[in-house]
Amino acid sequence: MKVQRLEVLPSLQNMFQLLSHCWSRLQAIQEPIRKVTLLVMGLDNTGKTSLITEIQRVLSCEVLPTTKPNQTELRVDQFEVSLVDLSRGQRSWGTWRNHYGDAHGIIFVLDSSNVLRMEEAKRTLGHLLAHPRISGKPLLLLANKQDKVDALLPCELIECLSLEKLVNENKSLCRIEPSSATKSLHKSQSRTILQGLRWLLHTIAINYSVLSARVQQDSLDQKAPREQEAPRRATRAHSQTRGERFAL
Ligand SMILES: Nc1nc2c(ncn2[C@@H]2O[C@H](COP(=O)(O)OP(=O)(O)OP(=O)(O)O)[C@@H](O)[C@H]2O)c(=O)[nH]1
Ligand SMILES: [Mg+2]
Repeated sequence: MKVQRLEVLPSLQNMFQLLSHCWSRLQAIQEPIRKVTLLVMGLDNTGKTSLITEIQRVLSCEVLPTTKPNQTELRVDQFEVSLVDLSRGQRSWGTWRNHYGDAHGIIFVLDSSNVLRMEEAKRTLGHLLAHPRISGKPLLLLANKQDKVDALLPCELIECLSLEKLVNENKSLCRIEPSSATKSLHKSQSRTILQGLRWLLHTIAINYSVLSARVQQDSLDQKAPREQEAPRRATRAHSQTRGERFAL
Protein backbone atom coordinates (compact mmCIF):
# COMPACT_ATOMS: atom_id res chain seq x y z
CA MET A 1 0.00 0.00 0.00
CA LYS A 2 2.73 2.41 1.05
CA VAL A 3 4.71 1.81 -2.15
CA GLN A 4 1.62 2.45 -4.26
CA ARG A 5 0.96 5.81 -2.54
CA LEU A 6 4.55 6.88 -3.11
CA GLU A 7 4.17 6.21 -6.83
CA VAL A 8 0.83 7.97 -7.13
CA LEU A 9 1.74 11.16 -5.23
CA PRO A 10 4.58 12.41 -7.48
CA SER A 11 2.53 11.84 -10.64
CA LEU A 12 -0.40 13.76 -9.09
CA GLN A 13 2.00 16.53 -8.14
CA ASN A 14 3.40 16.64 -11.68
CA MET A 15 -0.07 16.78 -13.12
CA PHE A 16 -1.04 19.59 -10.77
CA GLN A 17 2.12 21.54 -11.71
CA LEU A 18 1.43 20.98 -15.40
CA LEU A 19 -2.17 22.14 -15.03
CA SER A 20 -1.24 25.27 -13.08
CA HIS A 21 1.50 26.05 -15.63
CA CYS A 22 -1.04 25.70 -18.47
CA TRP A 23 -3.48 27.87 -16.55
CA SER A 24 -1.00 30.72 -16.06
CA ARG A 25 0.04 30.49 -19.77
CA LEU A 26 -3.62 30.64 -20.75
CA GLN A 27 -4.18 33.64 -18.49
CA ALA A 28 -1.18 35.44 -20.04
CA ILE A 29 -2.54 34.78 -23.55
CA GLN A 30 -6.02 35.95 -22.58
CA GLU A 31 -4.83 39.18 -20.92
CA PRO A 32 -5.32 42.07 -23.33
CA ILE A 33 -2.33 44.07 -24.57
CA ARG A 34 -2.42 47.38 -22.77
CA LYS A 35 -1.05 50.54 -24.32
CA VAL A 36 0.74 52.72 -21.80
CA THR A 37 2.47 56.10 -22.20
CA LEU A 38 5.19 57.00 -19.72
CA LEU A 39 6.86 60.39 -19.59
CA VAL A 40 10.56 60.31 -18.75
CA MET A 41 11.32 63.59 -17.02
CA GLY A 42 13.83 65.28 -14.75
CA LEU A 43 16.33 68.13 -14.75
CA ASP A 44 18.80 68.29 -17.63
CA ASN A 45 21.82 65.98 -17.60
CA THR A 46 20.33 63.55 -15.07
CA GLY A 47 20.57 60.59 -17.46
CA LYS A 48 17.06 60.31 -18.96
CA THR A 49 18.23 59.46 -22.50
CA SER A 50 20.95 57.13 -21.17
CA LEU A 51 18.38 55.25 -19.06
CA ILE A 52 16.04 54.80 -22.04
CA THR A 53 18.99 53.45 -24.07
CA GLU A 54 19.83 51.12 -21.20
CA ILE A 55 16.23 49.84 -21.02
CA GLN A 56 16.31 49.30 -24.79
CA ARG A 57 19.59 47.40 -24.50
CA VAL A 58 18.31 45.11 -21.77
CA LEU A 59 15.01 44.45 -23.59
CA SER A 60 16.60 44.41 -27.06
CA CYS A 61 14.23 41.79 -28.51
CA GLU A 62 11.17 43.70 -27.30
CA VAL A 63 11.78 47.08 -28.97
CA LEU A 64 9.04 48.00 -31.46
CA PRO A 65 9.46 50.30 -34.47
CA THR A 66 8.48 53.96 -34.05
CA THR A 67 8.42 57.04 -36.24
CA LYS A 68 8.10 59.65 -33.50
CA PRO A 69 11.27 61.43 -32.38
CA ASN A 70 12.05 61.24 -28.64
CA GLN A 71 9.74 58.24 -28.35
CA THR A 72 10.68 54.59 -27.75
CA GLU A 73 8.14 51.80 -28.15
CA LEU A 74 8.69 48.67 -26.08
CA ARG A 75 6.86 45.45 -25.41
CA VAL A 76 7.11 44.62 -21.70
CA ASP A 77 5.02 41.64 -20.52
CA GLN A 78 1.44 42.40 -21.61
CA PHE A 79 2.12 46.09 -22.18
CA GLU A 80 3.00 48.16 -25.22
CA VAL A 81 4.94 51.00 -23.66
CA SER A 82 5.72 54.39 -25.20
CA LEU A 83 8.58 56.07 -23.38
CA VAL A 84 8.57 59.80 -24.14
CA ASP A 85 11.94 61.41 -23.48
CA LEU A 86 11.23 64.95 -22.32
CA SER A 87 14.53 66.74 -22.33
CA ARG A 88 14.79 69.59 -19.87
CA GLY A 89 17.33 71.00 -22.32
CA GLN A 90 14.39 72.39 -24.24
CA ARG A 91 13.93 74.53 -21.14
CA SER A 92 10.25 74.94 -21.71
CA TRP A 93 7.45 74.03 -19.34
CA GLY A 94 5.11 74.55 -22.28
CA THR A 95 6.73 71.68 -24.20
CA TRP A 96 6.48 69.42 -21.17
CA ARG A 97 2.89 70.39 -20.44
CA ASN A 98 1.78 69.44 -23.95
CA HIS A 99 2.46 65.81 -23.01
CA TYR A 100 0.95 65.64 -19.50
CA GLY A 101 -2.49 64.57 -20.65
CA ASP A 102 -1.12 61.55 -22.59
CA ALA A 103 0.67 60.07 -19.57
CA HIS A 104 -0.46 57.00 -17.65
CA GLY A 105 2.58 57.38 -15.38
CA ILE A 106 5.82 59.28 -14.84
CA ILE A 107 9.45 58.25 -14.60
CA PHE A 108 11.33 61.07 -12.88
CA VAL A 109 15.11 60.81 -13.11
CA LEU A 110 17.38 62.32 -10.47
CA ASP A 111 21.13 62.83 -10.58
CA SER A 112 21.77 61.45 -7.08
CA SER A 113 25.30 62.90 -7.07
CA ASN A 114 24.24 66.49 -7.75
CA VAL A 115 23.38 67.75 -4.27
CA LEU A 116 23.59 71.37 -5.42
CA ARG A 117 20.57 70.92 -7.71
CA MET A 118 18.45 68.88 -5.30
CA GLU A 119 16.36 71.90 -4.26
CA GLU A 120 15.63 72.64 -7.94
CA ALA A 121 14.69 68.98 -8.49
CA LYS A 122 12.36 69.15 -5.48
CA ARG A 123 10.64 72.30 -6.79
CA THR A 124 10.30 70.82 -10.28
CA LEU A 125 8.86 67.58 -8.93
CA GLY A 126 6.47 69.55 -6.68
CA HIS A 127 5.14 71.60 -9.63
CA LEU A 128 4.83 68.49 -11.75
CA LEU A 129 2.89 66.42 -9.21
CA ALA A 130 0.56 69.30 -8.41
CA HIS A 131 -0.45 69.74 -12.06
CA PRO A 132 -4.10 68.71 -12.59
CA ARG A 133 -3.18 66.44 -15.53
CA ILE A 134 -0.46 64.64 -13.51
CA SER A 135 -1.75 64.62 -9.95
CA GLY A 136 -2.74 61.11 -8.81
CA LYS A 137 -0.83 59.31 -11.57
CA PRO A 138 1.81 56.81 -10.41
CA LEU A 139 5.42 57.92 -10.20
CA LEU A 140 8.68 55.99 -10.46
CA LEU A 141 11.72 57.89 -9.21
CA LEU A 142 15.05 56.67 -10.51
CA ALA A 143 17.89 57.70 -8.23
CA ASN A 144 20.41 57.66 -11.06
CA LYS A 145 24.23 57.87 -11.14
CA GLN A 146 24.55 55.57 -8.12
CA ASP A 147 27.99 54.57 -9.42
CA LYS A 148 29.35 57.98 -8.39
CA VAL A 149 31.07 58.05 -5.00
CA ASP A 150 29.15 61.08 -3.74
CA ALA A 151 25.72 59.79 -4.82
CA LEU A 152 22.94 60.07 -2.24
CA LEU A 153 21.15 56.83 -1.41
CA PRO A 154 17.40 56.51 -2.14
CA CYS A 155 16.61 56.82 1.60
CA GLU A 156 18.59 60.10 1.75
CA LEU A 157 16.79 61.38 -1.34
CA ILE A 158 13.41 60.64 0.25
CA GLU A 159 14.43 63.04 3.06
CA CYS A 160 15.95 65.67 0.77
CA LEU A 161 12.90 65.86 -1.46
CA SER A 162 10.35 65.53 1.38
CA LEU A 163 8.99 62.84 -0.87
CA GLU A 164 6.46 61.37 1.51
CA LYS A 165 4.73 64.73 1.96
CA LEU A 166 4.88 65.47 -1.76
CA VAL A 167 3.29 62.23 -2.93
CA ASN A 168 0.70 62.21 -0.14
CA GLU A 169 -0.40 65.75 -1.00
CA ASN A 170 -0.88 64.78 -4.63
CA LYS A 171 -2.21 61.27 -4.00
CA SER A 172 0.35 59.70 -6.33
CA LEU A 173 1.60 56.17 -5.72
CA CYS A 174 5.38 56.33 -5.73
CA ARG A 175 8.40 54.04 -5.75
CA ILE A 176 12.08 54.93 -5.73
CA GLU A 177 14.77 52.69 -7.23
CA PRO A 178 18.54 53.16 -7.37
CA SER A 179 19.92 53.13 -10.90
CA SER A 180 22.95 53.63 -13.02
CA ALA A 181 22.78 54.04 -16.76
CA THR A 182 26.43 53.22 -17.31
CA LYS A 183 26.73 50.19 -19.60
CA SER A 184 29.85 48.81 -17.98
CA LEU A 185 28.10 48.23 -14.67
CA HIS A 186 26.93 45.00 -13.13
CA LYS A 187 23.64 43.45 -14.29
CA SER A 188 21.99 44.13 -10.92
CA GLN A 189 21.83 47.84 -11.86
CA SER A 190 19.65 47.13 -14.89
CA ARG A 191 17.61 44.75 -12.72
CA THR A 192 16.53 47.61 -10.44
CA ILE A 193 15.57 49.75 -13.46
CA LEU A 194 13.40 46.95 -14.90
CA GLN A 195 12.00 46.16 -11.46
CA GLY A 196 10.90 49.79 -11.16
CA LEU A 197 9.47 49.81 -14.68
CA ARG A 198 7.47 46.63 -13.98
CA TRP A 199 6.16 48.08 -10.70
CA LEU A 200 4.98 51.19 -12.56
CA LEU A 201 3.27 49.13 -15.29
CA HIS A 202 1.53 46.81 -12.85
CA THR A 203 0.39 49.77 -10.71
CA ILE A 204 -1.09 51.30 -13.87
CA ALA A 205 -2.71 47.95 -14.77
CA ILE A 206 -4.57 47.74 -11.45
CA ASN A 207 -6.40 50.96 -12.29
CA TYR A 208 -6.13 50.74 -16.07
CA SER A 209 -9.71 51.48 -17.12
CA VAL A 210 -10.01 54.57 -14.89
CA LEU A 211 -6.56 55.85 -15.90
CA SER A 212 -7.22 55.28 -19.61
CA ALA A 213 -10.52 57.17 -19.45
CA ARG A 214 -8.69 60.03 -17.73
CA VAL A 215 -5.89 59.99 -20.32
CA GLN A 216 -8.45 60.11 -23.12
CA GLN A 217 -10.21 63.10 -21.54
CA ASP A 218 -6.98 64.90 -20.57
CA SER A 219 -5.55 64.47 -24.07
CA LEU A 220 -8.68 66.03 -25.55
CA ASP A 221 -8.62 68.94 -23.05
CA GLN A 222 -4.94 69.44 -23.79
CA LYS A 223 -5.60 69.78 -27.54
CA ALA A 224 -8.66 72.01 -27.13
CA PRO A 225 -6.88 75.28 -26.25
CA ARG A 226 -4.50 74.80 -29.18
CA GLU A 227 -7.42 74.27 -31.54
CA GLN A 228 -9.17 77.35 -30.10
CA GLU A 229 -5.89 79.25 -30.45
CA ALA A 230 -5.61 78.46 -34.19
CA PRO A 231 -8.52 80.67 -35.39
CA ARG A 232 -7.38 83.41 -32.98
CA ARG A 233 -3.85 83.23 -34.41
CA ALA A 234 -5.31 83.34 -37.94
CA THR A 235 -7.36 86.46 -37.03
CA ARG A 236 -4.25 88.06 -35.51
CA ALA A 237 -2.26 87.32 -38.66
CA HIS A 238 -5.13 88.62 -40.82
CA SER A 239 -5.45 91.90 -38.86
CA GLN A 240 -1.69 92.32 -38.92
CA THR A 241 -1.75 92.07 -42.71
CA ARG A 242 -4.61 94.57 -42.78
CA GLY A 243 -2.66 96.84 -40.45
CA GLU A 244 0.33 96.61 -42.68
CA ARG A 245 -1.88 97.35 -45.67
CA PHE A 246 -3.33 100.42 -43.92
CA ALA A 247 0.13 101.63 -43.01
CA LEU A 248 1.07 101.49 -46.63
N1 LIG B 1 28.42 58.18 -14.01
C1 LIG B 1 27.24 58.16 -14.62
N2 LIG B 1 27.02 58.97 -15.66
C2 LIG B 1 25.79 58.94 -16.24
C3 LIG B 1 24.77 58.07 -15.80
N3 LIG B 1 23.69 58.28 -16.56
C4 LIG B 1 24.02 59.23 -17.45
N4 LIG B 1 25.29 59.61 -17.27
C5 LIG B 1 26.03 60.64 -18.02
O1 LIG B 1 25.39 61.90 -17.77
C6 LIG B 1 25.41 62.71 -18.94
C7 LIG B 1 24.00 63.12 -19.32
O2 LIG B 1 23.27 61.98 -19.69
P1 LIG B 1 21.98 62.09 -20.63
O3 LIG B 1 21.39 60.74 -20.72
O4 LIG B 1 22.28 62.80 -21.88
O5 LIG B 1 21.08 63.02 -19.71
P2 LIG B 1 19.65 63.65 -20.06
O6 LIG B 1 18.89 63.70 -18.79
O7 LIG B 1 19.02 62.92 -21.19
O8 LIG B 1 20.05 65.14 -20.49
P3 LIG B 1 19.14 66.21 -21.29
O9 LIG B 1 18.53 65.51 -22.47
O10 LIG B 1 20.09 67.29 -21.66
O11 LIG B 1 18.10 66.73 -20.35
C8 LIG B 1 26.11 61.87 -20.02
O12 LIG B 1 27.46 62.24 -20.04
C9 LIG B 1 25.95 60.43 -19.51
O13 LIG B 1 26.99 59.59 -19.96
C10 LIG B 1 25.05 57.22 -14.68
O14 LIG B 1 24.22 56.44 -14.20
N5 LIG B 1 26.29 57.31 -14.13
MG1 LIG C 1 18.38 63.60 -23.10
